[in-house]
Amino acid sequence: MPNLSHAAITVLGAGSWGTALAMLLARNGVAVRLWDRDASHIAALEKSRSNERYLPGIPLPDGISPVAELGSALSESDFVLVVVPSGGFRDALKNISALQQTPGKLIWASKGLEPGSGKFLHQVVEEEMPGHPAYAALSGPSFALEVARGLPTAVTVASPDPAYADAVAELFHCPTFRAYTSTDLLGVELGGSVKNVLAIAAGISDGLGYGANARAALITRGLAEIMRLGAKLGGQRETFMGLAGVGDLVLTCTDNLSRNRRLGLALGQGQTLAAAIDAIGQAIEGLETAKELDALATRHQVDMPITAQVKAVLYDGAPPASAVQALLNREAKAELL
Ligand SMILES: NC(=O)C1=CN([C@@H]2O[C@H](COP(=O)(O)OP(=O)(O)OC[C@H]3O[C@@H](n4cnc5c(N)ncnc54)[C@H](OP(=O)(O)O)[C@@H]3O)[C@@H](O)[C@H]2O)C=CC1
Ligand SMILES: O=C(CO)COP(=O)(O)O
Repeated sequence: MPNLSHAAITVLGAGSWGTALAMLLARNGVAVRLWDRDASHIAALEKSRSNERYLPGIPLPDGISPVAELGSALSESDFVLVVVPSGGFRDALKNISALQQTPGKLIWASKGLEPGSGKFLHQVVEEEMPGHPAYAALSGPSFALEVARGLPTAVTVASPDPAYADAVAELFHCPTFRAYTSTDLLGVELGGSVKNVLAIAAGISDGLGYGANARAALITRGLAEIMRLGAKLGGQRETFMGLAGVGDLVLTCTDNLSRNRRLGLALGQGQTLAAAIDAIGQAIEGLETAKELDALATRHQVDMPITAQVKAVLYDGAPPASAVQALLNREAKAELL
């Protein structure tokens, strides 16, 4: 294991994923300050030394210091890891910029397109922190609960700067958490964003009782949607065959730890959208991303029929069964188009 005893990192967002990554980093010997917008949540973390709201019953390692004041959380940090939902990502960067004279080394583990603008998170970074010297995204098949429990996981750390990707991967890498590196930041972000929308589709199909064949078809044709958009926007084809592509797609479409899949399941079983969102009670990135992704695909003239149907169910009142029928009734065509 690398000797990281001198590294210090600030994690913004003490939800399930921010806390799980903070636990991993602390177990690796990194000094972690964990901040959240909700000061009472931070006080509760400190008091119980666990995150009873998002990861109940799993103790926080000693190396984690919950901090309520952002300025103190950021002072003398070597790295800042942003893990708030994509809807709060831009504000998080603005808050960092307001407090840090010299931009520190940035990492994010949020997955989604910015609600409202449809931008990738690296584009938000370029707008809010122009000329930022070092940034990377962490993505891949990784449920927070399993990482918090120390179960084996593999992810991708992507940065345009390969040396920075290596440095970030070294912080996270350990025998139970393999961090691979990539320079295809756009491809990695795209895979992590689109899979959330496709997991809603898989959940809908399963909720309707359409079976394993339909699920496998949705995953495979969903991957075709990721690859078509990726080819248009400049992602590398190989990225979509890797952890941040097919890896996360399969995980999220097939396991009920996924909040996006659970949203689809509930809709397929006849629950209302509002009731399903309420019952899940955590970030469901595919909800906003479905709308932004559908608009992005239309702007770039990329055919993404599964995405379009998920958007129709979530925003246009399309009944889940009609959405699946609309996909099945499409004209026959060659598979590899
Ligand atoms: N959970 C997982 O397994 C994984 C999650 N991710 C990604 O990580 C990101 C965070 O998700 P996750 O931790 O799971 O979500 P959770 O719902 O578990 O927690 C979200 C956290 O972010 C806070 N938050 C919500 N909105 C904002 C905002 N606008 N500004 C600042 N803070 C905010 C919440 O605070 P409050 O409690 O006050 O609402 C909470 O602390 C998402 O992009 C998700 O896709 C990626 C991989 C795995
Ligand atoms: O991104 C994730 C696993 O890699 C978590 O998926 P959900 O947000 O659907 O729970």
